[in-house]
Amino acid sequence: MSERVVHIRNLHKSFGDLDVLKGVDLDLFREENVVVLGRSGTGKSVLIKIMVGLLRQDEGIMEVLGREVSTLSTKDLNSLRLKIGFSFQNSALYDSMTVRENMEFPLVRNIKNLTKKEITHRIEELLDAVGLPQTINQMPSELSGGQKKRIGVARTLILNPEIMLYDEPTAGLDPITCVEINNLINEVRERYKTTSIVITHDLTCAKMTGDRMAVLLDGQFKAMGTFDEVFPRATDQRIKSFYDYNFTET
Ligand SMILES: Nc1ncnc2c1ncn2[C@@H]1O[C@H](COP(=O)(O)OP(=O)(O)OP(=O)(O)O)[C@@H](O)[C@H]1O
Repeated sequence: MSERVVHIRNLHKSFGDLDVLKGVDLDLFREENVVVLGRSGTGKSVLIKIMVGLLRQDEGIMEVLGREVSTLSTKDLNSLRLKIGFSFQNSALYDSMTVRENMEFPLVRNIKNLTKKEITHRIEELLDAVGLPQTINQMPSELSGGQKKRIGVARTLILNPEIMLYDEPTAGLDPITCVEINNLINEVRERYKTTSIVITHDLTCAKMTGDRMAVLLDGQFKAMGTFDEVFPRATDQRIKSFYDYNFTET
């Protein structure tokens, strides 16, 4: 069996009277892609924030790469965060910087003593990996939505993360570009041996990228399994409606 990278057990989180996470369990194994699905406000972001130590659980276990996140010192938390690449929904590129500068920024901030040549080599390698070497001197405003996402992924990969978190990677893209981004997520896994959590509302993305689906309902993962185990024959009306909304039977 492959190595367990994330171990979540009986995780609870409330805000005042609002119980958001009510006993979440999940294990994520090395080089696995798990898709987390759930309607708006079900607690997907809260779960991710606990994973990277931005929020602390009220109860339960959140172990990432063998360490309980809530007990880490600031120094250990910072080094854990470097192993987790967060690919934001809006790509989070700095508009006033070129693609090269956007990619250089996290690199020089986090890794000291790199030579100019090493920096350029790393940037070029990752732009190649996402199929956009020609954009190196362009501004984000000159790129399409799909290209921005690719650069965002390349920038996230520049620190060699072990875990990738993709937050709605296909939101706002046309169907063909969505397929390209889904392929990219799979290529990144192949090439960089990353373990990924993909948060999405898009079932095509879920089907293409996910080894397993985890559906967050009422503060817990109610359904867990491959796409075919979870969706086509779902009996829970809420899971079924997810499927029906995305795939209209013809
Ligand atoms: N720091 C906070 N303080 C109070 N309430 C919060 C806080 N963070 C999140 N919440 C609440 O927790 C619930 C879950 O929020 P969360 O952002 O995790 O939803 P989500 O599943 O990521 O939604 P979306 O798909 O819209 O991004 C919401 O009701 C939100 O208002």
